[in-house]
Parts: sequence; structure tokens; C-alpha cells
Amino acid sequence: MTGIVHLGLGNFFRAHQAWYTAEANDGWGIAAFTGRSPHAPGPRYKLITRGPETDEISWPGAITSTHSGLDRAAWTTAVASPETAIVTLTVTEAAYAGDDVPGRLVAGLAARKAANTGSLAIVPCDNLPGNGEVARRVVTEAARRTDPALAGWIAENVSFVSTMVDRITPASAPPEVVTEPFHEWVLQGAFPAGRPAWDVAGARFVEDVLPHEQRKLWLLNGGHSLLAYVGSARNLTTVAEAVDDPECRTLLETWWDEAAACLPLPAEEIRDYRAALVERWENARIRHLLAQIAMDGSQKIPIRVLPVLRRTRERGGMPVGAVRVLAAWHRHLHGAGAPVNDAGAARFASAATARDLLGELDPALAADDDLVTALDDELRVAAR
Ligand SMILES: NC(=O)c1ccc[n+]([C@@H]2O[C@H](COP(=O)([O-])OP(=O)(O)OC[C@H]3O[C@@H](n4cnc5c(N)ncnc54)[C@H](O)[C@@H]3O)[C@@H](O)[C@H]2O)c1
Ligand SMILES: O=P(O)(O)OC[C@@H](O)[C@@H](O)[C@H](O)[C@H](O)CO
Repeated sequence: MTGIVHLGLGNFFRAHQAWYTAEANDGWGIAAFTGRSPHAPGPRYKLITRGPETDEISWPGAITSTHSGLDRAAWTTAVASPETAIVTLTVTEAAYAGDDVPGRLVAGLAARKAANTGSLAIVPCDNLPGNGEVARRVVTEAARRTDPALAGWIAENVSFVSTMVDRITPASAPPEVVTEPFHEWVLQGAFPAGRPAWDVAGARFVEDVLPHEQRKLWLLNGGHSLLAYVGSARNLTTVAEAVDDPECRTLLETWWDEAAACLPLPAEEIRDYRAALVERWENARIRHLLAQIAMDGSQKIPIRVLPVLRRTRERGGMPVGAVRVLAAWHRHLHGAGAPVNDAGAARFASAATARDLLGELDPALAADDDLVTALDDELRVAAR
């Protein structure tokens, strides 16, 4: 049995969802489609689980076939197959803002409706808050534009599962995938046609994924973005270098204090998570490039940094850590540190003042004079 169709055949998928499925070892397999590449690499890959001192090698075997994402016929056939119960996605944050991925999902679901092969679950695994709800919205809107009856069928037959996914997996040369020992997967939502026993490998199925998602997106991903912009401007190359740099570390702790104050979680859980993050990031045998994390900041800053900034302002505080991340990101867009690799950057880069930059992010923030002054001061410091 195949059971799972995946879109976005990248390293994270191989180290995470494909690994969990292999560990479940209960007969499920994955037909995996590349996101954009016309050439599909083979299904076999070597997974190097890289601890601080040793490597563990495995060859997870859950991927049963691979296909080019440009092969629309293979895609619609796979989604429509009566064997398929789940569609998983790793297509980057930016893809949810475009037309291509929603369009492909709609084409697959239209074929499934026509084949009368029943309900299924769509499981996005990108670092987006409420990724299931985001997928539901963009897919439903795309379906409504072409076929309102299909939108109705989707509402009745497709479950959009929201997930928090975590396993640091830097870019590496295929067929080798390097990942860390730590892994986490928290899922909220129904699987109307069944699922693998991913819980065997530690996945958790919860009623409310939100606090897990906020913990990860703000502390881990927000911390990553901070290190990427501040650290690369200080000529550092990797996360391990940046977390050991006193200036980056002080700012990171300031940001973490601000984010922690906004998290609906017990203090000791947050303290342990922060300590574990430092340990994970200090693993210098994982070469995680700041330049990779710096990519697509226009998609990442609004979800990793702004929620904490807004909440802190609502309580009357001044989030100095968040403000410094915004200033470092703006400076990055003007040439400091890692190269700019972000199709959505232009409008933020051309913001000439602190008020303009905040206005591009959220007009309500641009009306906050104290925040504008704080960011203005930081932009001046950063420009020196
Ligand atoms: N790498 C990690 O440590 C990690 C951890 C947690 C979550 N994630 C999530 O997984 C995503 C993929 O990470 P990765 O490390 O595998 O990256 P990757 O670059 O190896 O893979 C990205 C995949 O997305 C596809 N893609 C990109 N843009 C697309 C588009 N517009 N339309 C369709 N497909 C598109 C690519 O073709 C590729 O298959 C990340 O963006 C992130 O949201 C990654
Ligand atoms: O993968 P991205 O580009 O969304 O973000 C870069 C990193 O912050 C991210 O990959 C983390 O390493 C990952 O989310 C850890 O699970």
C-alpha cells in the first residue's frame, strides 16, 4: 500500500515525515513529487543522524516512488487513487502565498472527486502558524474560482490537519541527508481515511496545536532569524558560531525573554526548551548556514517576530529584542551579511524610514509613535 502522496521532495521531508513513516513500519508508503524540479531523484537516500560526537546511518525505506512535480497526470492519478489517504506538503512558506501549489492541490482533488474515491487528509508540514487552516483557505479559494461545486466537495471530504514540525535539517548534497537526533511532530486534525502509527516514533496528536506551534515558531524559528541577520552581519557563517558569539547570545536571550512572556506555557517548560535549543544549536557538526535561514525573510519575519512584538506593545512594553531583529533584517536587505534571496523583499527594502518599514509590515504598527521611535533609533545604530 502507498497511502501517502507528498509534494516537495526536499531534505526536511526525507528526515521528518518519511522517517516517521519508516519508523511506524506498518505498511504505509509514500509517492513523492518534487516541488518544481523536472527531474525526480531516486527514492533511496542515506540519512545521517548527526549528534555532537557521532553519526548514526540509516536508509529509511518509506518512499516507494518518486515523480517530477511537473508530471501533472501522475500527480492527479496519485491523489485520486483509492489507496491514497493522506497528502503531505513541504513546499516552503512562500508557496502558500502563490497560485501554483493551491492550483495543484485543486487539480488533484478535482480528479479525486471525479473518481469518487472519498475523503482524505491534507497535512502541511511547513513552518507556518495554523498551516492546516492556511492550506484550507488557499485551496478553497482556488477551487471556488474554478468550480464552486468542487469547493463544496472539499468542505465535506477534505480534512486539513495543522502541524508543528521540528528537526533541523540543513541543505546537503543528495543522496545524503544530514539531520539532528532531535525530532518533534505535533498534529491537530482528523485522518478520515486512516494514517500510519507515527506516534510510534513520538508524534503527538492533540486537540490544540497552537501553544506548541508558538513555542517552536517564536523561540526556535524567531531565534534562528535573529541569528541569521545579526550573526551574518558580524561575519559569522553558521548557527553554531552565532550562538557562541556573545553579542548574538545576549540579544537572543533578550528576544527569548520577550517571546517567553507571550507564551501560554509553564515557565519551567519554556526554560527547559530554551536550554535544549542552545544544546541543539551548539552542535557544530551540524553545519546550518545562516544564509539558508536568512532566505525569504519577508515571509518569515511576520510570523516569527511580529506576534511577539504586537503582544508586548499591547501590554505597554517595548520589545527591544524584536525591534533589533527588524533593524538587522532591514540592514540585511541593504547588503549587510548574508546575500538577499527573497522574491518578496523589494517593498521592505525600499521602505526609507522606520515608519515606512512598519507600515509595510502592518499599518497598525506604523501608527505606534513610541515603536516608530524605538525602531528609528535602532536603524540609526545599525547604519553606523
Ligand atoms: N529544513 C528544516 O530543518 C525544516 C524544519 C522544519 C520545517 N521545514 C519546512 O520544510 C520546508 C522545506 O524545507 P527543506 O529544508 O526540505 O527545503 P528544500 O529546499 O530541500 O525543499 C523545499 C521543497 O519545496 C519545493 N518548493 C519550493 N518552493 C515551491 C513552490 N513555490 N511551489 C512548489 N514547491 C516549492 C522545492 O521544490 C523543494 O521540493 C521549509 O520551507 C520549512 O517550511 C524545514
Ligand atoms: O526552513 P525554513 O526556511 O522555514 O527556516 C529555516 C530554519 O529556521 C528552519 O529550517 C529550522 O531549522 C527548522 O524549522 C527546525 O525544525
